[in-house]
Amino acid sequence: MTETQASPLEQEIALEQRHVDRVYTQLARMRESMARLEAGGYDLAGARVPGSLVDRDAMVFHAARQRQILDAEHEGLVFGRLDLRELPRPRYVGRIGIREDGSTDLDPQPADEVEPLVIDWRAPAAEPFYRATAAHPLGVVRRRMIQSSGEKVTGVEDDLLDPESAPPGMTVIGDGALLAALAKAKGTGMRDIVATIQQEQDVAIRAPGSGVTVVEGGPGTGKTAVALHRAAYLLYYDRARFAGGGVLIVGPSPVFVSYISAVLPSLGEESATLKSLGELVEGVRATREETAEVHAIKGSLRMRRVLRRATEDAVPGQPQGLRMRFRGDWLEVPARQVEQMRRQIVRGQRRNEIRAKAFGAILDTLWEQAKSRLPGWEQSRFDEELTENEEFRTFLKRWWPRLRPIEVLTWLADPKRLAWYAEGTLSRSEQARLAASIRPDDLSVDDVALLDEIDGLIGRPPVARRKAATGYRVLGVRTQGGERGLADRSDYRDYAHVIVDESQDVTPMQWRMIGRRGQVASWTIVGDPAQTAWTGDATEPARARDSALGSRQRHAFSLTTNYRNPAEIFAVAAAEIRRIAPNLPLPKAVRSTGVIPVQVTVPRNELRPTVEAAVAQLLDEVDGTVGVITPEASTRDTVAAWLPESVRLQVVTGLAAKGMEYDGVLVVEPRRLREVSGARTLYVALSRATQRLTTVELA
Ligand SMILES: Nc1ncnc2c1ncn2[C@@H]1O[C@H](COP(=O)(O)OP(=O)(O)OP(=O)(O)O)[C@@H](O)[C@H]1O
Repeated sequence: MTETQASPLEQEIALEQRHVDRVYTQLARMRESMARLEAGGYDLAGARVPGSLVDRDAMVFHAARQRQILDAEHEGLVFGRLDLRELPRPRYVGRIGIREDGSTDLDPQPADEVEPLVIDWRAPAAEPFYRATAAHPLGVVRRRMIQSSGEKVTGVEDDLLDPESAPPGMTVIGDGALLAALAKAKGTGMRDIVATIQQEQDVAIRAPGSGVTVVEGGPGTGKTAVALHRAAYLLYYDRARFAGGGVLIVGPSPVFVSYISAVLPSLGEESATLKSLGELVEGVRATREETAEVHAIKGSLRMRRVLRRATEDAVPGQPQGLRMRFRGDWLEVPARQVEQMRRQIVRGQRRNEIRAKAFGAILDTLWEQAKSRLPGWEQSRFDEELTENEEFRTFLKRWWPRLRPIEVLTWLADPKRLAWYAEGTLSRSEQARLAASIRPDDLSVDDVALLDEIDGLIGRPPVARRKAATGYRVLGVRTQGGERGLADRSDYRDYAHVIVDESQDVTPMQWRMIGRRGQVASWTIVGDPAQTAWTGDATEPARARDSALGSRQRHAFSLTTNYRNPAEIFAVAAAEIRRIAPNLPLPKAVRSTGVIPVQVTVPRNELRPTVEAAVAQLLDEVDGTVGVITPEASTRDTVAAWLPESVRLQVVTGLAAKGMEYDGVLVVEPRRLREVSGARTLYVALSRATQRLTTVELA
């Protein structure tokens, strides 16, 4: 086919293909030269030239980082083009920046004067691609989205923003790149949205990297997408600060974390740490959800007092005093005195950090008894001999053991102990619920924040050092004077930026846990208050959040368009939230499919065949994923057993559906879901589908 016979679309595709080909050719060249550079770095190390190691490290690091970026999956490497009024050549926007001279945006001194082959979407020069509108074209005459499959251009979609400045004959093709992107079937993971970020989202993504950025918006408005693209933006904008200090992204559940885990790598960023609320403490991975009542107790700030009292209590089986023979004489500290000393020493202190002090206090007491019988002795000799005595060591270990947070948490399962800790703080029935919910072998997500709180209260023993200038030796532990800060701990990293997704469901105790990890961080907090499942004291979450954030300056953004649900589906979800919040402003669904959601009511004995048939139909109707959302864990397991195994199918509880998205959704027993987790969680469940929604209710 000759160019004259080609349609305008085909001609434009061919035109863009030529540019995209140049980009890929350059990319291939750069890959080769990076591989050579990396190898060169290693050769330099082999040569053992003085100073060469520093050069080698810098060179290898730089080359390796470049190669990692160049090697990333570059589906749709170039996705945008701007024809600007002031620029003779078009400007191309893509996933990474590439220049004809072979430099990328990562190079410290890029050759700025040359218009790059493609600029990184995060660069300031790319901003008009996302921000320009017909009312404010920002110098953009035509904005073009380029669709590709691998290296092949498959389509273009144009917006003519400034018709008056358009040169004669400028072709303008199609509309609806966004709608086309939204209608695509979903894979099992979330995808990036670089090609179609909308203006209000872009403003939040590029908000200043300091202080606190708060992004709110209803279901499907792209809050999670914004949070993740913002992480990529911050890493680009100040890599030394954010990659060095680390970016922590906290989501509600492991299912959610796995759902979003591919987005940053697809943007060429691997360095952020993604964790669910049940995984923030090292070595723990909790997924069990508590009932709403227990969640409200364990999440409440009242737990601080309960835990403080627990951490000041005697350990079970504490020795009843000390009585031992030393050099033929009796040494004795009676039970009451032992306990009195313990209480005095422990008050307001982190008990694991002051073991040496406690041991020293006992030694001092015994020395007072013994010294008149040991003429010519120094206390140091007495201390040394006594601390080598097995009986004495056993006493100390039982009196002041090194405690682990899980042990203290376990004490709460004992109703008598708990009654003492919680007196005046929790009601009798709350105490009973709390005690019954402690299962050390099967931790719940809420337990993790309690463990972290306990960890902060009891501290950790100072690291034993062989040679310390000061301090005295007791059982091989040396005190170092001042207390160790929280930042010393391996899992209390001082992140440079903390992103909290689904923030409306972070409990007050969880805010404290996250706050400990972001003491010097800037923050991004995204959420939707209307979707919260919190049934405890309504003022506490904001209070705890504010104290985690301190006086940092806040920047607030709100998102108003629902990109996920067709209008027909969002209408069902909206009706649910309207029951309890009739005046709540809701986002506007951007598209409509004409497909009305299916609502079925059946007697209990028909539940199973109805669910099976509905799921089969959904799997048939959509190309992507199907989510089955049930009221609680027990129904989830029952329903999951009815259904076939499929990578396209996921069965979750209403709470675990937070933040998730499926092409087809079946909500099982919505009324019961509302009873168990509240209307707001049912609202979440009803707003998960991109194409089809079915509900099955019991008659
Ligand atoms: N600008 C956009 N272009 C294309 N897709 C978008 C855009 N913004 C959002 N989306 C898509 O809309 C869906 C919803 O986005 P996301 O999950 O980030 O919303 P959310 O506000 O976090 O939702 P919720 O609060 O309901 O969990 C996702 O599939 C996302 O990829």
